[in-house]
Amino acid sequence: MKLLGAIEAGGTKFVCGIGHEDGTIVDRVSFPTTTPQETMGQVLSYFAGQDVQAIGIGSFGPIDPVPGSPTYGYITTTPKPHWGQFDLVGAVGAACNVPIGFDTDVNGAALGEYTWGAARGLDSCLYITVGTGIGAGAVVGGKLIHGLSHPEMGHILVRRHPEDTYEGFCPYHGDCLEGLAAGPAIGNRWGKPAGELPADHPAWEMEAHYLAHALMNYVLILSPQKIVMGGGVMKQSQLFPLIHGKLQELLSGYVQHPALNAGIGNYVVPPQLGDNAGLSGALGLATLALNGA
Ligand SMILES: Nc1ncnc2c1ncn2[C@@H]1O[C@H](COP(=O)(O)OP(=O)(O)OP(=O)(O)O)[C@@H](O)[C@H]1O
Ligand SMILES: [Zn+2]
Repeated sequence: MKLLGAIEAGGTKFVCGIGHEDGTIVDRVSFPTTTPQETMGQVLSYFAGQDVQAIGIGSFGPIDPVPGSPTYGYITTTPKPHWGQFDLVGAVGAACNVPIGFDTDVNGAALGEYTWGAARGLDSCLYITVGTGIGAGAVVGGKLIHGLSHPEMGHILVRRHPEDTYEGFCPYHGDCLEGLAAGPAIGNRWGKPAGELPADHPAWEMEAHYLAHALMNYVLILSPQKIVMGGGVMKQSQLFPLIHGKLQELLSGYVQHPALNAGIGNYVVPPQLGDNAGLSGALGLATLALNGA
């Protein structure tokens, strides 16, 4: 079977792996995200000894995923020091002469769940990560969505919770979804890291309020057949039933589908690929590149 390379390029760490077209991962390593020189040195020496036929990269962003653009393959305006305007695809391509698939980490994760996970057998799905930031990617009609660039569904505007006085931390928009509901917002608002708040803390009702607003917008705009929610904050499994209830309340019966009624528990779900969602997604991007898609 052909060997494929996968890179999950994250703001905290780069996870690299080797796998096959059927989604199996046979090896994985991880390197901290420091400087491009140091991190890419480790990534490229990992792949140097491997006979991969294509490499898929799912990256933190914003990125330029538009083939033919002068900055195609770059991480563009990230506030992360050293990584702004970094030519990620160029760096990998200079060392490995194979087709390279490149997309956002969340489009990759959506592709992984669509191909091998929770949305297998469907035509569409949305993947949202709630971690240090919030991002979402989607497959619609069997294709990953792109446009001018890539969607930025983590920065949408949501209705404020009536009891929330926190100003929001997004450097661009203040109180966009990411500014109000990513992990650091929870920590700032309640004065304690999100992971240390008890399961019955009011933080989770407020968090579910914001996430349900986001999902309502995604349902209305994209009508995805499955919504997969991952990232560190979603480790709080009590969020799922809270989000299910609030999403139903917000939709208020307007969109009629069994998935939004009795089926809601099976409609908004955790990643079936678990912590492999990102790496599997990159493997999916490698498969697309291998097949010239
Ligand atoms: N068990 C937990 N419960 C609640 N929040 C958590 C938990 N574990 C981590 N977090 C929060 O999630 C955030 C980290 O997210 P994640 O683990 O997805 O890492 P990340 O890869 O850095 O995020 P991103 O995908 O945005 O780059 C932190 O803000 C942290 O407080
Ligand atoms: Zn924002």
